[in-house]
Amino acid sequence: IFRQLFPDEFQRDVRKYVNKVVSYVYPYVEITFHEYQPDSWFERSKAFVSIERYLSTNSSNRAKRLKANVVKDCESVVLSMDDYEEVTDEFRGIKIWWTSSKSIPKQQALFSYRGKAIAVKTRQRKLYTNNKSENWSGYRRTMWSHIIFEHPSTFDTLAMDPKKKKEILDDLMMFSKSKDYYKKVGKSWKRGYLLYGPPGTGKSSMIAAMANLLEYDIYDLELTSVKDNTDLRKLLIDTSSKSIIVIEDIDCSLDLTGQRKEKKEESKEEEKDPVKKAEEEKGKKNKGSEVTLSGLLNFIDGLWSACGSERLIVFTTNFVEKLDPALIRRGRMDKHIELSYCCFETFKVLAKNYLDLESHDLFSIISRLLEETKMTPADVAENLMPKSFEENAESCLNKLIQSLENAKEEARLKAVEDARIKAEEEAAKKIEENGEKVQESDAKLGDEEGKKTDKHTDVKENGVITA
Ligand SMILES: Nc1ncnc2c1ncn2[C@@H]1O[C@H](COP(=O)(O)OP(=O)(O)OP(=O)(O)O)[C@@H](O)[C@H]1O
Ligand SMILES: [Mg+2]
Repeated sequence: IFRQLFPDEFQRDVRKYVNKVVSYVYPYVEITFHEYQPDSWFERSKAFVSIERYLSTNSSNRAKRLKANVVKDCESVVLSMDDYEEVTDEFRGIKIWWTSSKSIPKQQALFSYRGKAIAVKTRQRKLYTNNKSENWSGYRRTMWSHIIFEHPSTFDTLAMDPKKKKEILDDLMMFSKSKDYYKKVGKSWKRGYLLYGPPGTGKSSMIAAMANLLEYDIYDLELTSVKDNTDLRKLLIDTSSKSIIVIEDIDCSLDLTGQRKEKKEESKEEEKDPVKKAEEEKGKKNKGSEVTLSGLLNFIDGLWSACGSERLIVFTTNFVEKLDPALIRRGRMDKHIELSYCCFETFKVLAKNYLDLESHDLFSIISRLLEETKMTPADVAENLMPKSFEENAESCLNKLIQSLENAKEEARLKAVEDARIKAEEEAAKKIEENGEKVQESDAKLGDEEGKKTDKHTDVKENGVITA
């Protein structure tokens, strides 16, 4: 009745006043720990889980009704008190009552402007991945699922040529501060990066470092789970600003590279065997995605891509030459970054990170070997990592040298083998060519002789003697 009769503001004032009066006589402080954070519906709060673990020893002795849970990182079952049970505890002379209860979350409270600013500053960043298009309907209609993004990679731990690293760092910082500039030149505030290079050279690590540097969320887009271009657009609209949209291994994601060629070959297609054609179409359907190259191009810089701002789009690939030039032209993929095999500069960063070493006598040998051998930073890092407590920095460096020498020897043997195969192929080709020549000359000879006999027969037939 009170709520119905009096306006909200009045109720608020009364409640504030009542709370104040009560606080004079009520000596307790109440703290609530929510099991789930308001913005993450499938990850339990760390504080809640810790309290649950702490109470499992206390509550299982005293409470009558218990709840059993299997907690992440813990193999055994954790017993905790059931809802509305109460357990008393003492901590440094202070009495504590632990109760657990259920509450249905209210609609998210309206943030004040200041609250929002703080939330943005201290917010935890998220790593999103797209759900399969078919699962978008029904209960929990979400296109993206997320977890808290906690990748330790930073530009300090990223091993690459310092000059190149600085260039990328400057580029990113410039981008994040250029809101007005982008507006002035009439471009939507986004930037595309293409990271290419062999496996294990730090492409994914660089994306994590970018997100950590700029404090952006990551949307890891799995193209094969997207039904068609319309769904791709929907996903784009559902991403937030201050984010990195990543498509890893773009060359493998879909047959985006071949589609242009396919169109050209379409006219020829009619001539194809109908059974073969049907099989191919079935194969295409089984892939489950009808996203086309033009759909993807629109996703990157079509009109829709301008909704929302401050976004990076990053593609990674192991085979840059396989990609359609339209996909990676400047303006779409503004910056092309090659991550390559480990050079000495890269090694130095890894040695500092993995072994705390700035210099060592063995560095000169490693420098020479790295020039002669191709080894990825991932492999170098793996060698530098101590595998037992007995290993020290020097033994790890020696391990790396051994590995490099092995790789060098393998490369040498492979080169010898390749040369042998090539020589054999060439010899076979030559023999074939010679064989053809012999046949040709035989044929010529045969022809001439044939002509002679023909003449002869002609002569005979004509009855004229010329010899
Ligand atoms: N440049 C680098 N700096 C620091 N660590 C690196 C670097 N490159 C590789 N690593 C190490 O190797 C591991 C693999 O690297 P990463 O996943 O970034 O490679 P990638 O280029 O994304 O490979 P792929 O093409 O197979 O996806 C990382 O976890 C990291 O520890
Ligand atoms: Mg990767």
